[in-house]
Amino acid sequence: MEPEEFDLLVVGGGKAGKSLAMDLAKSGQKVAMVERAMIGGTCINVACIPTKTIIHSGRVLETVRRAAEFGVAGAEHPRMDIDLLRHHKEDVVGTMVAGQEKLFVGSGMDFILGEAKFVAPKTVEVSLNDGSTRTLRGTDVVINLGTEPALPNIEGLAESSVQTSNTMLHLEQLPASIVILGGGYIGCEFADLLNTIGVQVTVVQRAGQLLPREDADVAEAVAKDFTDAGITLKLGASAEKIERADDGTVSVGLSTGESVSAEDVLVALGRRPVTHGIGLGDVGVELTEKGLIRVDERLHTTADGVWAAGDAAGSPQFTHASYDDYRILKANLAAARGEGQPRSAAGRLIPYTVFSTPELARVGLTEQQAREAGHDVRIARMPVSAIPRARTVGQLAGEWKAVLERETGKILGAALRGVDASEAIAVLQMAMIGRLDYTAVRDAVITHPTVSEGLNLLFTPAWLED
Ligand SMILES: Cc1cc2nc3c(=O)[nH]c(=O)nc-3n(C[C@H](O)[C@H](O)[C@H](O)COP(=O)(O)OP(=O)(O)OC[C@H]3O[C@@H](n4cnc5c(N)ncnc54)[C@H](O)[C@@H]3O)c2cc1C
Ligand SMILES: NC(=O)c1ccc[n+]([C@@H]2O[C@H](COP(=O)([O-])OP(=O)(O)OC[C@H]3O[C@@H](n4cnc5c(N)ncnc54)[C@H](O)[C@@H]3O)[C@@H](O)[C@H]2O)c1
Repeated sequence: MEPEEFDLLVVGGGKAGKSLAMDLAKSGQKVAMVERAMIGGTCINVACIPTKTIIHSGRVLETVRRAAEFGVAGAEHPRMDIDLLRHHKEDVVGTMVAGQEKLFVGSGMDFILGEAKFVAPKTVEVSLNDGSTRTLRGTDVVINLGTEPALPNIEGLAESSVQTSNTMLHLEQLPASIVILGGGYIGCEFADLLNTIGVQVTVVQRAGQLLPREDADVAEAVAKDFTDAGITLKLGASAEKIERADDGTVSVGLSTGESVSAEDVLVALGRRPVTHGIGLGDVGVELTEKGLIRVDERLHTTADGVWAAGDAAGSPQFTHASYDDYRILKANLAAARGEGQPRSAAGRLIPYTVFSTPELARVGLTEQQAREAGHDVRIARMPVSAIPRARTVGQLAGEWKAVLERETGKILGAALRGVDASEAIAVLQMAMIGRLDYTAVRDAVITHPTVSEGLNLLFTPAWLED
């Protein structure tokens, strides 16, 4: 069958791919985008949006529990209703998915629901959901396939019907207790949420600290938040064996010789790219040992005219990183036509937030990374209780830490742990992008009383270490 020809063929409708497809379709190019299941991609369907929706519900529950403290009477016995919670989450997701489909169609692209397989260079065969097939070729092809929960080869895991971040979103009943394997982003966010809504949580983490990319003092503070809240942590312990008994109880054997058991197990041990079995190698698109699509700094793959983006291309696993991949691809496709300058993905400043209680927001270098890179470092460190806004909202937990270059006062990075840290980090990030030194942030006039106003305080002598 002769392939249908397109200027741009996007395979997998993740953040980068869908943004590019809409843009180029609107500009008059002939664009097709193939998506096998999730309209709008992972983030909207099974990741950021549903998890942050239910995390907010957990915060609402916690606020109602503390109602009397805020002067509100009559809210004595709040509890999470799992059916209402699920419906609320589905409502938020459903509304966004419907909005996405409208945008796709409105852009003028050919939006195709089906599974793509590469059958020739720059050419895919799509098994449509109605059973028919289409063959499509792009002058340029962008692969944006994403990742799925990794289920490592742990004895008994495959037979124990464990939960993943996907299945947790469809639970019809909450377990009384759960063992979470993995103390990374997903493990920490689910541990905090489930604990807030009344599940007894044990986290098993192979590394010696939660969130191994963070400074040890920051990770220790998160661990203390967790244990103070009633979460049990098993750090430096690997899950080696899983067994589900006839009564449904699951026990997990650890490398330490201990065993932990609960009603259920959530596996949060990283994500693997969905790049196998779709013919990528046959058309010259090389994969790395981890199955990621090999790309250069411009996000070009090893096959001519084929580009890749997002998690599966090895970009940091965040939706905003994939969105930046879209910008890079847009610039590089234009540059390939002789319009404008190419862009590189190297050296990007990519912040992130762990949406636990309180939030941990990060940007730039950790203290350890800065020291390892040879910087003479100065630390600013302040308790969140020093920020007036934290008082007015009754959220005093946490600490802000910023890493400065001693000689220049340049801001190298920060770890803000506290209420609304996810918002305040963007302010600091803008200062870093604008190359402002810490005194400019200290002396800026910032609205009172806001959380970001804490940046005025953080850099005063009271909180600057020698
Ligand atoms: C539980 C959880 C919470 C998260 N929370 C956050 C957060 O708060 N903030 C944040 O920034 N990031 C978060 N992330 C990470 C974020 O979701 C990902 O980094 C982001 O979604 C990656 O998008 P992507 O562009 O790589 O592609 P994806 O959005 O993964 O899209 C890839 C698409 O390709 C499709 N596809 C795959 N194979 C084929 C095929 N053969 N044919 C056709 N289509 C195919 C898939 O169905 C999918 O829709 C979270 C992740 C998880 C799992
Ligand atoms: N708020 C956010 O931005 C957000 C939220 C969730 C997920 N994400 C993205 O999703 C990705 C995947 O998250 P994740 O939490 O699954 O992976 P992760 O890589 O962050 O954490 C997995 C953890 O599992 C541990 N581990 C590995 N094998 C183990 C074993 N056998 N026993 C015990 N522990 C073991 C590792 O030490 C590691 O810390 C992240 O890299 C992140 O980029 C982002």
